[in-house]
Amino acid sequence: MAVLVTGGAGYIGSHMVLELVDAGETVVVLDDLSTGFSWAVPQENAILVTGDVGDSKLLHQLISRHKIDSILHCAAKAIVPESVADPLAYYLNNTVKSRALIEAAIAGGVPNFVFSSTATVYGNVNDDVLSEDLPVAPINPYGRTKVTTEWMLEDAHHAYGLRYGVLRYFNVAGADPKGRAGQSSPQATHIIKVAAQVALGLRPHLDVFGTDYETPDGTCIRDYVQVTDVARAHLVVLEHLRKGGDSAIMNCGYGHGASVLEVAEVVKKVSGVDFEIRPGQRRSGDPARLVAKVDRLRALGWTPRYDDLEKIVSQALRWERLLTERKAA
Ligand SMILES: NC(=O)c1ccc[n+]([C@@H]2O[C@H](COP(=O)([O-])OP(=O)(O)OC[C@H]3O[C@@H](n4cnc5c(N)ncnc54)[C@H](O)[C@@H]3O)[C@@H](O)[C@H]2O)c1
Ligand SMILES: O=c1ccn([C@@H]2O[C@H](COP(=O)(O)OP(=O)(O)O[C@H]3O[C@H](CO)[C@@H](O)[C@H](O)[C@H]3O)[C@@H](O)[C@H]2O)c(=O)[nH]1
Repeated sequence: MAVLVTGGAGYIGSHMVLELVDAGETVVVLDDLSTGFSWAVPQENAILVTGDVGDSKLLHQLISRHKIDSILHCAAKAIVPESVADPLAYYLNNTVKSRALIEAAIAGGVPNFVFSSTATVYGNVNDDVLSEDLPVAPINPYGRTKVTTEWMLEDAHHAYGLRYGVLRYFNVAGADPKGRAGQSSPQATHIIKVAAQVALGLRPHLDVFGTDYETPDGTCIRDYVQVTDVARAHLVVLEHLRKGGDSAIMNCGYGHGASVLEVAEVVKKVSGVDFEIRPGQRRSGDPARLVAKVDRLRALGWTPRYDDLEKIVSQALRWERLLTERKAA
């Protein structure tokens, strides 16, 4: 029995692989390395297959050869502004290829499927916290590609009995506390990574995308959730499904948010660097506020360990320093 992690060479996927390996699971990673890195997969403990989630033939082979009993589907293109600029690439990679994977899971008799979805599916909602019962209303193509995959899973569950867990992550941040993994993509646009790079002198200043939102300081609010806590949520959901638990959609966040300016202040405090902040225009596709209601996931036994923005920022800074040292070596 083995777990297939798609996108396991990426930021969140590589942390999922570490958690699974630490828990004694046999792990197979399928990744096309478009934004992931082969070195991010601990290949002494996990098998890395370089390939495409849309490659049905390869999927059928992997599922039967490795006796896959669970799929954690993490592979995707995941950058909101990129999805606004090139939506069809996002529908192909995130929706069409997810369909191929779901089909292969059903054909191969894989009973458990966990999907990496996103808070972006909620769109612009005024509620303080977002419940999974809210209607989905994504305001960007990326969010829509994730909703369509959620719907495919729901329909496949009713038609063919596939059991699924959907985890709607909020803003994933930080790095492995043991320093084994982190956000490594040079194209990453994530605020905590970008601010850490500014603090380390790798970028000249921090742009703030929009200061006229209807939030207390005018900047967007997000629920920043630490990446190892997110990875552990998958183990909790997997255990639930393997025990015969019901298919479900669950938020994965902490239930409280921080604004862009608050994040910048924490990065300044933790790094000890007073960098320049430049107020700018809104970025297309950004909802004002995304904060999770997390009762469902907690009810399954998920207990976060790193719910502390200073800790998250210090992990991100440490990882950024490590990447810089590696480049210099
Ligand atoms: N980072 C966040 O804050 C966040 C929040 C919510 C949801 N998510 C979701 O989490 C997942 C992982 O995101 P991430 O931040 O780790 O991004 P990432 O880009 O680091 O990881 C994605 C991985 O998937 C691989 N991949 C992409 N398309 C593929 C394909 N067709 N076939 C095989 N491999 C493919 C990439 O090479 C990469 O390794 C995504 O599904 C994303 O939508 C991320
Ligand atoms: O240099 C920067 C980068 C970001 N932001 C702002 O910071 C907030 C957070 O942005 P970012 O870190 O880019 O994350 P999101 O666009 O919220 O998207 C992330 O979080 C979503 C879940 O909420 C995931 O689905 C996405 O994959 C992931 O990229 C937004 O208001 C941005 O406008 C800035 O002001 N300056």
